[in-house]
Amino acid sequence: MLEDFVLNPSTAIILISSAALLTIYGMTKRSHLPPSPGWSLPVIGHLYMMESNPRKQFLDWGKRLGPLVSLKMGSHLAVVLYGYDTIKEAFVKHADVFSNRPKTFITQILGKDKGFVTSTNQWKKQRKVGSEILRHLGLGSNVMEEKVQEGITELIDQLDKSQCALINPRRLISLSISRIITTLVFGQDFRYKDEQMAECASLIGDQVSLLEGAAVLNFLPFLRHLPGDIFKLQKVLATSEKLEEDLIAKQIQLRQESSDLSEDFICCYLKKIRENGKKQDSAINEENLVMVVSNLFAAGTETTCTTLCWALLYLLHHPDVYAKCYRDIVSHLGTETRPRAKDQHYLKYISATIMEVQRISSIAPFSLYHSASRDIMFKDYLIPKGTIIIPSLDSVLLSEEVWGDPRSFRPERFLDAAGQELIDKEEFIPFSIGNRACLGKALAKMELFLFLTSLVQRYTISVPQGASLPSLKDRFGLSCSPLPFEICFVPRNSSSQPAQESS
Ligand code: HEM
Repeated sequence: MLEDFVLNPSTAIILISSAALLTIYGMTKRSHLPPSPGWSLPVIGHLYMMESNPRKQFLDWGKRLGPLVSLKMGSHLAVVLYGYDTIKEAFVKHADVFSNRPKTFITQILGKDKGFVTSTNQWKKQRKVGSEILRHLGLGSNVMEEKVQEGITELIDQLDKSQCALINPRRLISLSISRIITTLVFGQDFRYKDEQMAECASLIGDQVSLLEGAAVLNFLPFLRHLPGDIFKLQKVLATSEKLEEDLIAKQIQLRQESSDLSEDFICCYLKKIRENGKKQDSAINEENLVMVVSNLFAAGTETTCTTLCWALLYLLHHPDVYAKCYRDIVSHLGTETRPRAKDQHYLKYISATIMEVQRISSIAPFSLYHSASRDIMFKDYLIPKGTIIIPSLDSVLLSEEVWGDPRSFRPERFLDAAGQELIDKEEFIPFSIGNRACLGKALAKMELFLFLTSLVQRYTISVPQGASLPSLKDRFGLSCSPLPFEICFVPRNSSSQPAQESS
């Protein structure tokens, strides 16, 4: 028996060399970065491989190499996270490591490394104070609902004025949504100053679209020295200065000169500055306030507006869903009663439709970048300190394993068999997860519900007879929006017909 356990020399050699190979393999794997999709070139890294709309390409890389893929983006190392379990493990289980934002050219130059989106640890204080103020101002509550209802009234006024003509709804929706956020930040009085409000809305829009053009400078900052303003950096800087200095800073100054600190975001933040006044190193200061407000504008306007545009487009393509949404509204509210936020409890079909729009349009496919605050071994790979972390929300929201038929628009997937209860699926993460998840989720959900319900209750939407439906293709950007499209809003009680397509 004992002989069975005594190794002969050749078995010993095989065992020892296998053990050595396994150890070496383990060490190399551990000391290795996640796999890359191809060769990294000097200076530009993998940027040469990237398509102008890289969403499909990133999904393919994830399927081939995931759940972690590393990329050299110019001088930065980035790791893409694929799948719900991976993103949750990083952002929830290892939140202490994966919650920072990266230091990039744009966040340093444009964001001045302040506000919510700072690369420093100060984000914690800004988020804590920011969420306290938003809660105090009633984010997601009745007070906030009034502001949203005002935005809807204004949009309906404008749509009625369009008299069923073919219009691109984006500008009108964007104006109404930015009014909500500016009223939240600057107070009720601001909304009466129409010119200022329109200027503010257009500055916010300009800043977001200019930022998209300048995004490449994050990875190849030396390109800013090229002659001419190819990436419109000078324009972005000028727009930001106008927004921050001429508008936000002036509003702060106005409040500082007045002893009456009433109820808007700026006043509440100024009160916090006073409370923190004695602490010299406090991150709660005016410079941060300017950037916090600027972040709220940028994050809180385009995202909601883009989602509403997708909703209209998907409903145009799926008149059966539109009809079911309308039936849901009529059977619970009728045609005259204005929808309120509390109606979300009853209007399950329209709520499921909004979730399906958010899932399929996946407007923030790469969320906002995070970064690793220290070296970490994650899923057997090394992620060095400072690595940019890109969560692929597309890999979750458009996953075949999770949804079965992710490319089909099917609100029913979020309803139980009886169509009575919403199915709350963990993998539904358009606002991301963890302690950097969207700060405005409650407001966004209320806006989406009230805007869409009000529009479906009041209008049918259509394109002129004979015209083809607008494309469902997306335009890649900070938030992925539909290509510009035009539709007619026909009031349900109207005898008017939608405009005919001009020949
Ligand atoms: C449909 C609408 C919206 C979507 C899909 C959306 C989605 C997101 C996502 C994916 C992030 C990044 C989360 C992460 O880094 O893990 C984010 C961050 C953020 N969102 Fe939203 N958002 C929406 C509306 C809003 C609104 C209305 C506001 C303002 C009231 C807002 C304020 C913010 C802020 C301030 C951040 C940065 C938080 C931080 O850095 O800690 N968002 N949002």
